[in-house]
Amino acid sequence: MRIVHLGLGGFFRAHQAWYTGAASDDWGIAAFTGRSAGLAEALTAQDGRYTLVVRGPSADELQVQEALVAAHPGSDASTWRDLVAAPGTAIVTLTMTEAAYAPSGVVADRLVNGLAARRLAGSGPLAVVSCDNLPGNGEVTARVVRDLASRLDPALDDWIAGHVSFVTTMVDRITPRTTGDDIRQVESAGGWADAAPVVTEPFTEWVLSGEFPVGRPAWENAGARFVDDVVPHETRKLLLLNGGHSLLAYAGSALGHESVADAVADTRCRTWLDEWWDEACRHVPLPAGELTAYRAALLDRFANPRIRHTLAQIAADGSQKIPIRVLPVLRGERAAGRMPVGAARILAAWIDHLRGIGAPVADAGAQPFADRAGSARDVLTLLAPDLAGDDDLVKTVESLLRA
Ligand SMILES: NC(=O)c1ccc[n+]([C@@H]2O[C@H](COP(=O)([O-])OP(=O)(O)OC[C@H]3O[C@@H](n4cnc5c(N)ncnc54)[C@H](O)[C@@H]3O)[C@@H](O)[C@H]2O)c1
Ligand SMILES: O=P(O)(O)OC[C@@H](O)[C@@H](O)[C@H](O)[C@H](O)CO
Repeated sequence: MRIVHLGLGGFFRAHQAWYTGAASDDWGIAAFTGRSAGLAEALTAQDGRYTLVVRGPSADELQVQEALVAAHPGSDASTWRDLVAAPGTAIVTLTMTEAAYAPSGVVADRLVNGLAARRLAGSGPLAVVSCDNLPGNGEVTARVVRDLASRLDPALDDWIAGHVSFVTTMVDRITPRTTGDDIRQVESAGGWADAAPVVTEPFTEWVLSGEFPVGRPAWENAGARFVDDVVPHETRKLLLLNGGHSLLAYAGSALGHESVADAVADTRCRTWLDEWWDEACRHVPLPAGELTAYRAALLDRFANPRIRHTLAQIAADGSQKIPIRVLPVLRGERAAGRMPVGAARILAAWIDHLRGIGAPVADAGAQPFADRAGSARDVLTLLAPDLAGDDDLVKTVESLLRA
């Protein structure tokens, strides 16, 4: 075992664990859940094996994954410290959701704990690889970890500066939450009672930038790309895919749709997606031809009728996602003197959602926005104070509200 992972959700098992298994150079992963013990127990009972259902538009391919060699509950802090401190550990990877990167939040807390143990053990350098949907996820991780470490123990912060490489990544593979139906289908098609299968799409992408001071799996054998600058790839993915998802999650659920595939089958949602993508593409530093091809492929991915990605799952934590997925386009377009109706529509649909329309609100950061949801200007004042005095923008957002 040379990789320790935090956040044993479906995405990690469909993405980083799949790349590690497909690299086939014998790196094992010990993974920790966020909090719960149930998934760790279920995976331990199956020796870390689970079925990855790669679900295409017309057929499934079942692949039993074996890169996970141990699964632990997130509450097991002493095993976490021991494994991060182990001399053989070379990499710590993370999929903990955007909200977990708050200052002094769970990512900072767990990493500072583990890295303090590693320093005490004298186990030397390692790489930390965030695989969450955040722009500059390596830099964000470094910032929250070093802020906390410097407050607790400046000597630890110095050690981190000299020993820990924070790698930045763009990650992509649409992976809905596993359902009871998925478990039953895998049991009948796969021939074993897998308690923890994961369903994912055929498409996968991983772009990384940064140093691995004590090595890494040959993830490139499975298609990962190592680049000097992740920003163009990450901007493309966060604005077009994740921004498109947020549009459908709020505006599509308000029309009564339940999944991404249902929403993109509705011509109104398709028109709104195109409107958003036209605006967003102006802020992605990649050739136009590449973006046109990406949009076409994305529409096919969204339309896959056999992937049931619920709009309610995507709608969660909007207060963390809207600033990342929508504000860069709103700001860029207004600075260029244009009115971005597509971006304003996402904002209006999110305000409607906060008012109780469409997918239910599941967001620990929503309350201050919900308290102001009666007025588009008040929401903007909290979300993006620099845009709150923009009367034309406020009027446009108000004109797009349903309630
Ligand atoms: N699912 C996808 O399609 C996908 C694709 C690309 C990137 N991602 C990234 O991966 C993340 C995880 O996705 P997932 O589908 O595996 O979600 P998930 O809900 O299945 O897993 C998230 C993990 O983080 C833990 N966690 C979150 N907040 C926590 C907290 N405050 N304290 C303790 N534990 C906490 C959860 O317990 C869980 O183990 C996403 O938020 C996103 O940033 C997901
Ligand atoms: O996973 P989240 O909560 O950051 O966002 C929900 C979806 O937009 C996201 O999971 C996408 O499916 C994923 O980023 C595709 O690679």
